[in-house]
Amino acid sequence: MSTTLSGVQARTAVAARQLVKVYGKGETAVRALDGVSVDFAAGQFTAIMGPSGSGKSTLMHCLAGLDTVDAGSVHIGQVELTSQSDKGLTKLRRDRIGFIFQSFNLLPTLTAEQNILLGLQLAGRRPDPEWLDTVVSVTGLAQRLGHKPNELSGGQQQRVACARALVAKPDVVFADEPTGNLDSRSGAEVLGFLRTSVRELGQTVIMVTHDPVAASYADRVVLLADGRLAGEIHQPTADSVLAAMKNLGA
Ligand SMILES: Nc1ncnc2c1ncn2[C@@H]1O[C@H](COP(=O)(O)OP(=O)(O)OP(=O)(O)O)[C@@H](O)[C@H]1O
Repeated sequence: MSTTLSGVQARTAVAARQLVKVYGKGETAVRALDGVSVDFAAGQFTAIMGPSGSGKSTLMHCLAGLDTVDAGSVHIGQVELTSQSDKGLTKLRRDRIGFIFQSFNLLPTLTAEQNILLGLQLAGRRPDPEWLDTVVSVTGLAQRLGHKPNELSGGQQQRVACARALVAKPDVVFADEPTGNLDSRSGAEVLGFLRTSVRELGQTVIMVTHDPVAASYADRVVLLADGRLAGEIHQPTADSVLAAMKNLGA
């Protein structure tokens, strides 16, 4: 199944304009984001990279409505985030955004299947059985659905978290260092799955990573330095990302 038609790819899933985020006040204030404008195309896998402290996590949190901005705007589809109430933001995150974190964040007492479906249940939505089958089969979890997180490897737990993020058909999945706690083989599996979700299921994925190899799975790398955009790489390789990071002094 291929839904990544060129028309879909041209659509903008997430757009940030002139984002400013300042932590603290007065002499100790830090401009974590200093006028960032960037678009993320639908049906694309984008990695956000940059030296430590360059603003990657801050940008992701502001794009996902997990943190407020001091100036600028963020659109997810047609919805402008910064004008939303707390209630509106909670609903938007629940209905339109999927999250994958470094530390899988699964509930230990629930099975893999229950973890995958929990968000939908809390939202009072029924899973689409066909889509659930697709997500379970693409993540390779069919034989593991009845297992609790402590009966699964780290890679399998992160694949459960990926399935949980995808099952609600979100407009965009934000992944924050998704391979940070995994060995390289499990990390490659999770990255391979994220790439498949983009290429074959038409998902939009935005990932923060430190790792040039992880970034090479993306269609595009957006580089940050000192809270500003510092370039981008299309069809990145680990070598081209490493060279760009070295140029930024990372
Ligand atoms: N809650 C906070 N309070 C004060 N300063 C903060 C806060 N969060 C981040 N910062 C500062 O904002 C800047 C950007 O931080 P951010 O975590 O976004 O960078 P990063 O690129 O994700 O870094 P890393 O790669 O080390 O995770 C840094 O100078 C950081 O110290």
